[in-house]
Amino acid sequence: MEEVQARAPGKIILSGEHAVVHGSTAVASSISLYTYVSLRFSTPSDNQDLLKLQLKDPALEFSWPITRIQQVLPESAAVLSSTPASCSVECAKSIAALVEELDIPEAKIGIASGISAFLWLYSSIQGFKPATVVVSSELPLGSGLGSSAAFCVAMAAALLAFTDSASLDVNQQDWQFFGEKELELVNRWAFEGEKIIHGKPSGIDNTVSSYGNIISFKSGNLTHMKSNVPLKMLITNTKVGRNTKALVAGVSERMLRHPDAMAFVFSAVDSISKELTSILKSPTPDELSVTEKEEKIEELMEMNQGLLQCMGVSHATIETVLRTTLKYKLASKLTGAGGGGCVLTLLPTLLSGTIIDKVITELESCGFQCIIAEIGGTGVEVKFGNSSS
Ligand SMILES: Nc1ncnc2c1ncn2[C@@H]1O[C@H](COP(=O)(O)OP(=O)(O)O)[C@@H](O)[C@H]1O
Ligand SMILES: C[C@@](O)(CCOP(=O)(O)O)CC(=O)O
Ligand SMILES: [Mg+2]
Repeated sequence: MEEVQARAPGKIILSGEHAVVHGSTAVASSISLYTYVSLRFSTPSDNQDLLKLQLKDPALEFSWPITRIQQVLPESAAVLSSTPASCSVECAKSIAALVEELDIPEAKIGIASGISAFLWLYSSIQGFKPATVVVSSELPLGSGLGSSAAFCVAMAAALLAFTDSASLDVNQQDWQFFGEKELELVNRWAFEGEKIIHGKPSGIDNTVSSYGNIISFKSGNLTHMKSNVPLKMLITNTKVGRNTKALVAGVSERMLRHPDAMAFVFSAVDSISKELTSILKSPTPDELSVTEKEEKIEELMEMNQGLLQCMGVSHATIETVLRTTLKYKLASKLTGAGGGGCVLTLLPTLLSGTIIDKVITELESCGFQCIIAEIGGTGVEVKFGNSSS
């Protein structure tokens, strides 16, 4: 049976969110929380000419007759899966009309952009084949941990896994990686999906989700990094929902209103990310001990947070997390688009477990959710065969 599962990690941005959209350097790391996409093509015995999408997290299920998709996106099948293409304005309108027919409950309307990205990726890469696609995620959606990118990367990986160029071993039942060229293709398609969800993404989220580990990223170019500082971050989810597209657009509008001032803000962020990169890369032990490096990283995080405030993307709940962690002399910054969502707090190597427990208890008493995840694991992987095996 033609069935494949793909998983792609979420991410944290250590420095440079938003400014990276405007050409500054940013540093990001994958985290050990994944989005899973399973794809099963229908067989003649299924007797169904439907494309089905099951979204486990918002617990929603959709299906479209293949003929309906063909009607709305007639030119999609002509797109070559080996040449990632952007969804045209015309096409975006057709997809929006298809998604509007779904009657998504108002409380879950954010999911509409994810469904649009799915329809674009599916029809562009696989054309009009009936199939069932199931998506589940360990990531909180819309919280700054890159769920949109993990969704697009896992989706692109599952859709590309069966194409001739994928050069994967379909008989192997373990998780496997794409080759270099194919991984680049997955990343480029995922970027096209992120464009539909974010409007104007920098590409850092899909890139770190595809490749994993810690990366330094500037204007579409990534540098892989091996950190010599054992980074441990507490992730606090304020649980205030927000939408990356609107926040990114808000920063661009501020830039149009104050181009000179904002250019300095972005340039300061660039310097912070470059300094962070060099601290993480510098061998340990060198002239700086791990503690000295951690103190520098904490200061850079504080400075970056101040600049994110200048961009207008902080939030009252983020300020509460900052104040709470500062009581324990811990530095924090928002991660991702801000406006709510998640905050990072550096947990220095020598910090006692008792203090960590106290901070977590205090943050959770404010109604926040604390997450500890491994930093810098592998990127996207695929596995053939039955997803339940
Ligand atoms: N598992 C998922 N299932 C369906 N849609 C998803 C999933 N993960 C992400 N999305 C889409 O991505 C959107 C969230 O993206 P975004 O606002 O960029 O926040 P973030 O990427 O920080 O989680 C969701 O509203 C939805 O449209
Ligand atoms: C704000 C930004 O820098 C990161 C957005 O991350 P997230 O969608 O909030 O996880 C946007 C981007 O780089 O595309
Ligand atoms: Mg996102």
